[in-house]
Amino acid sequence: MATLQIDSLSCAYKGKPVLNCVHAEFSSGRLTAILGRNGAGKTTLIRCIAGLHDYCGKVRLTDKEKVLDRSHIAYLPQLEKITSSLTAFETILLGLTKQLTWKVSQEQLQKVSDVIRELKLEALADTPVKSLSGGQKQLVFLAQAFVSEPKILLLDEPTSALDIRHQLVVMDTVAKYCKEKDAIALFVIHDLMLASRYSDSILFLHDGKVHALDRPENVLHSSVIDPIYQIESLIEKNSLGLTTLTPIRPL
Ligand SMILES: Nc1ncnc2c1ncn2[C@@H]1O[C@H](COP(=O)(O)OP(=O)(O)OP(=O)(O)O)[C@@H](O)[C@H]1O
Repeated sequence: MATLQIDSLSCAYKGKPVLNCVHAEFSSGRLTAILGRNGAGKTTLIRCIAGLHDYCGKVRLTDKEKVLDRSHIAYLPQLEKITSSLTAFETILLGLTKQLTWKVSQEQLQKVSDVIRELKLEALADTPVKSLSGGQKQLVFLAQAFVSEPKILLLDEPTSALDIRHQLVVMDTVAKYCKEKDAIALFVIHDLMLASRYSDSILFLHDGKVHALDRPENVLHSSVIDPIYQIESLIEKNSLGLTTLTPIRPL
């Protein structure tokens, strides 16, 4: 079983603290949603875990007591402007960079084709990524994150540009991957209903700290949500047993 441990992680931008002594532990086969207000430090936290930002403290990834390096992590950044002329297929293949040599093997090409099929991207495979819509680009970069079969998936707002159907397709795919491969998935998301539906745990970042890290049913209450977001909300279960949140007014 893989474990990701974060101990006393602190981080600042130009001396301005963003994360202050964050502690958390995540285990394989589980999805954790990272929530919090704009600027709470969600992106910074997963960039620290990915090794893309300097921090104090410890980030430790182990599998069956063996320490793993960051090559086992795949990171999907927030949607950004893409100018690359590479096709969707080539872009996904880059997810295998750490394994590629001067020659691309048939097996590596097959891995790319498999993930393209899984995310139903066949029609886009030969299209330059810069010509794709925001949502299509997000799917291509998600495929790039999956293709190396990472032990840890770090996804920064993976559904932000997607229509409702694709939000479900993507989150179903992440959940299936995480359970089948016994991987750890952390996903930053603002949609509390998707977070509730797809996560095993929710981590609320607030004031630079972990405000809560618990099962969705234990944290999705107005008494937790309203002070964090400074809103008045109504949280209910619908007839399907899914949590719904109605924001009533800002406070
Ligand atoms: N490159 C940077 N230089 C200086 N400050 C930064 C930089 N990137 C982020 N920050 C600051 O760090 C804080 C946390 O930013 P971060 O992007 O991690 O927040 P977030 O919770 O992901 O926000 P959002 O929900 O809006 O995406 C913010 O106050 C932000 O202004």
